[in-house]
Amino acid sequence: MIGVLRKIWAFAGNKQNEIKKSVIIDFFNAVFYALMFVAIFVVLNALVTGSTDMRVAWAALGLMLASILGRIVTRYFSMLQQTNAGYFMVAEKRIRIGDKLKVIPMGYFNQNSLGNITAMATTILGDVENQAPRVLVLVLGGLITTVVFTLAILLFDWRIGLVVAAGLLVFLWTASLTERRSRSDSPRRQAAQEGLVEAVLETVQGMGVVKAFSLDAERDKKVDRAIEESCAKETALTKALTPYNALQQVVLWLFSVGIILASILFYLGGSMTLVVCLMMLIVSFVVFEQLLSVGNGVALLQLTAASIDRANEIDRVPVMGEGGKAIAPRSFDIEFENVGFSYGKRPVLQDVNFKIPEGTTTAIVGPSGSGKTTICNLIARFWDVDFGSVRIGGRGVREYTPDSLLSNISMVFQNVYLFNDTIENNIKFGSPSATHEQVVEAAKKACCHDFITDLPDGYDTVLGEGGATVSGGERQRISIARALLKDAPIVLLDEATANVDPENEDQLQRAIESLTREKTIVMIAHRLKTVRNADQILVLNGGRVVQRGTHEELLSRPGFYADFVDARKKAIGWKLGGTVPAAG
Ligand SMILES: Nc1ncnc2c1ncn2[C@@H]1O[C@H](COP(=O)(O)OP(=O)(O)OP(=O)(O)O)[C@@H](O)[C@H]1O
Repeated sequence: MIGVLRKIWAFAGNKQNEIKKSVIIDFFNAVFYALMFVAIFVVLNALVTGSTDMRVAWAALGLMLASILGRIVTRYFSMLQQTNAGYFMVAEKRIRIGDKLKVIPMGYFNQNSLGNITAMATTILGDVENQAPRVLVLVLGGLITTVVFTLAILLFDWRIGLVVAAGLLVFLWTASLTERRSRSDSPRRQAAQEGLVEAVLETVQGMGVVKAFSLDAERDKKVDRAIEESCAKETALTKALTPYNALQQVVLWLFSVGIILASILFYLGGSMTLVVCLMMLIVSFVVFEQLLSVGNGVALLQLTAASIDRANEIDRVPVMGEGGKAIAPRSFDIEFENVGFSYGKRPVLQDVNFKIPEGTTTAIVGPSGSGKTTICNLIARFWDVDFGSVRIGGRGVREYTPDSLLSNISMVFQNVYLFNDTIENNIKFGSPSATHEQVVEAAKKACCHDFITDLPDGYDTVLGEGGATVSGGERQRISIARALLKDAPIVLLDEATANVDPENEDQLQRAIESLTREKTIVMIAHRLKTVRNADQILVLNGGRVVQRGTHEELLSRPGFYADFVDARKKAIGWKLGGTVPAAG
């Protein structure tokens, strides 16, 4: 139990003071509670000794009022501290998780689904927010208060005090049994809750596909199963803990009965006065009340610990860029030396070597799945290589901090993610200090100014999550405007013409030209025209660079490139030099 309390305490971080205050205030709450018994004692004493008068009545009334008011005020402030501590300690953790997600390897997102991460940041941390301070105060406050009560009773009558102390010890034993039982079931309940969030999120995100394939019933079943699982685990935990809660209650009742019997026996034996005996009878009903709350707290302890463990898991994920320096590279040459890379256990790139001199254009071509996007991902250090090195300006990408590396790179990919914010802010994403005029200029160059101004709210139009309220082509053009504004010296481009209507294509090509002018460009090329104009073409197949050279050089000899171009021409009608529909 102490280990778990420590864990919650450590999680509270700089909110420990609030929790401390709450425990102290709770202690005073118990003192005010005890005042009620002083009032009862005053009345009983007057009744037994026959010295009843108005002064006694006023004194008792005053004590009662002080007790009630004191308890209301202390409870109010204690709850306030707990809520404050719970909210802020979790808010800080959420911010830390957000910061961490930006610097951990992308592999983490492969192993942990969006549902998983969402559950951690919402339900799991929500549990910690609501439970952690409450559990700490319930358990610590309850134990401290009972110990104080026990000491007070020891002063009244040491023999009854010993009975109460024995009750406390036996209760602690039952509490440790409860805790042990809840330790195994709590993580299972946690996992089921995560599964539920995951199932709901996946269904909502894939709603279009679900509808298109009439899979509503299937998905409903999956969500239903997740709900059933979560419900089953919750019920299992409650069922598992119920006998232990009952045992705690029985133990405390037995000791209460023990106090009553002992008090009566001592009174009948003449070793206890009537007033003390009557007091002990009353006390026997309430002395263990706080311990019942401790019992509830103990059942929640492991649940809270499981939530904290889950939330802390992310702290153990190694970050990228630790030890990196803010480097301003001397040049923007890009170099791959003996690079080998796998996604998990799946090898994707092997022995990749190439050099891209600053200010040149390199086109990467190759069949689907050959590793073209992966090369771009490694330049931006979204992933770390397994072997060899990736260098920019002669320095390994690992030497840079992620910020200083990415400040040199603009990316325009086919899968564009736009944020649930205004178009203006989405374009300003990489350059927050840009003026409205600069945003408009970039939008014009990227051929999106006209469609933006056609929208009722223009640049203030909120795009919806992922950019859901604009078309694929519009999303791409906004992302080009974003890259134009950032004006980074290296541009990684997944030739973004697939979603553009022919009317805009020439303009967009010009936009891409102005984006890429005098830059170091790595382009996943789909159009032969682009490939032909590149300074260097890398032909990838099965994760290896199988050919390298200019268009003319590669076409002049038989090989993969010549076959590839031929096959593509036949398949989708590429025309040398023409403006042709883009190939995926
Ligand atoms: N995040 C990932 N996790 C695991 N495997 C991945 C991941 N991304 C890509 N892969 C796999 O790595 C291989 C190379 O993928 P990559 O996206 O680099 O290919 P590509 O040449 O760009 O393909 P395409 O032309 O279809 O976009 C593929 O087999 C792909 O399935």
